[in-house]
Amino acid sequence: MTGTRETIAAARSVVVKIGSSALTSMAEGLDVARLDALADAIEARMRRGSDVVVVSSGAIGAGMAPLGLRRRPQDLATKQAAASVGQLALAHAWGTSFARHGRTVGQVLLTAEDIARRANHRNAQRTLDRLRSLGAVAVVNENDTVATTEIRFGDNDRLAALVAHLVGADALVLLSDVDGLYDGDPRKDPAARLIPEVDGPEDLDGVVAGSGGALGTGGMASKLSAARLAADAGVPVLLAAASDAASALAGGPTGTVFAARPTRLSARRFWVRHAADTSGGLTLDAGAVEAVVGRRRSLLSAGITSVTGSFDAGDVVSLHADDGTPVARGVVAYDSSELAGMLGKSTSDLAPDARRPVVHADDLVAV
Ligand SMILES: Nc1ncnc2c1ncn2[C@@H]1O[C@H](COP(=O)(O)OP(=O)(O)O)[C@@H](O)[C@H]1O
Ligand SMILES: N[C@@H](CCC(=O)OP(=O)(O)O)C(=O)O
Repeated sequence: MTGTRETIAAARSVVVKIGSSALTSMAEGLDVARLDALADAIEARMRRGSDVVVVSSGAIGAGMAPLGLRRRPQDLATKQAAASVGQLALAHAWGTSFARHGRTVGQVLLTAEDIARRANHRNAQRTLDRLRSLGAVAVVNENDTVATTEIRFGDNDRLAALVAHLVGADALVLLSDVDGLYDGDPRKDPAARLIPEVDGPEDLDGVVAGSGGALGTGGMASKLSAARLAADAGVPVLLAAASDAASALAGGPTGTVFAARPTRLSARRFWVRHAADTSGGLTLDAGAVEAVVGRRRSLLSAGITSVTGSFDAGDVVSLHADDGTPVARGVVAYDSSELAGMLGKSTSDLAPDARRPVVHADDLVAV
């Protein structure tokens, strides 16, 4: 059996995500020398026959100095202003770096909605695919200036994992200012030890995933959840230092690798679990939680105690236990207004046209 490292080294299609901390510094802003070194490593991988999509953070970090901001902004409006200034510089810098190799760059800015809505999703897919077939490298970032708090991806590790799914990548490489996953934050605990390989959740027992640096967004926790998301999509992940990019992209023994799930979620279940917007929620009694999560059964109206939000048949809703804990997501078969009159009723008490499950087992994924 081929190991995770070998699979990543041989991957035909690779998404490479580079964190703000690896591209920008508080004092200098965008670090062009680091960008050049990264473009060289990516170009070398492309010349060896791989397609690469770049997900680049750093817009906010690159926009701070030109706007006279000394600390990473905390409020949305200032972050967006910094991103609008910084994204221009970032895209230009990537263009200049890759131009040294005669490689053309295309900028792709995405919002969470673009991934959550199937029509937009296909558009983004086509653009990325066409850029690839034309030999250009796509540089993706979140469209920070239009994203509001509610509809943000939240962090670019998650965006990169969703893009890896979108383009059907065979590997995701996360490049940061840290050279892998440690059992504790190495900035705070000098005795923390590097974990070279994560094969499943048991390898994460006792690992403390801390916050990020002054420029980064989600810290290690967001990298771990992105690795889980990629694993569900069947994509193995390598987390390595951006300063080791040449070795990481050439299959060197660096960083931490995360194995993919042996059987990937179907595209539909992946979308329900990770990408779709939820329009409302259903609260389940304990028996229904056990049936849908424990025994993978369809959800019937008898086990639903309340409905929140307003949704239409076909929307994705979130399913909660009675203490509010989210337990699953699924595609609902009824409008919220229809469901109100069905709660707690067993199937035989319902009108013949309301006897199909509220969420069919095929459309339901535990979270
Ligand atoms: N268990 C851990 N292992 C490795 N790094 C960790 C851990 N916990 C916290 N970190 C911190 O996470 C930081 C990387 O996250 P972040 O700053 O968000 O990077 P990026 O800008 O690349 O997304 C590292 O600088 C590191 O100090
Ligand atoms: N879209 C933001 C990046 C957000 C983000 O997730 O940053 P990071 O944790 O450094 O990958 C920007 O370009 O500044």
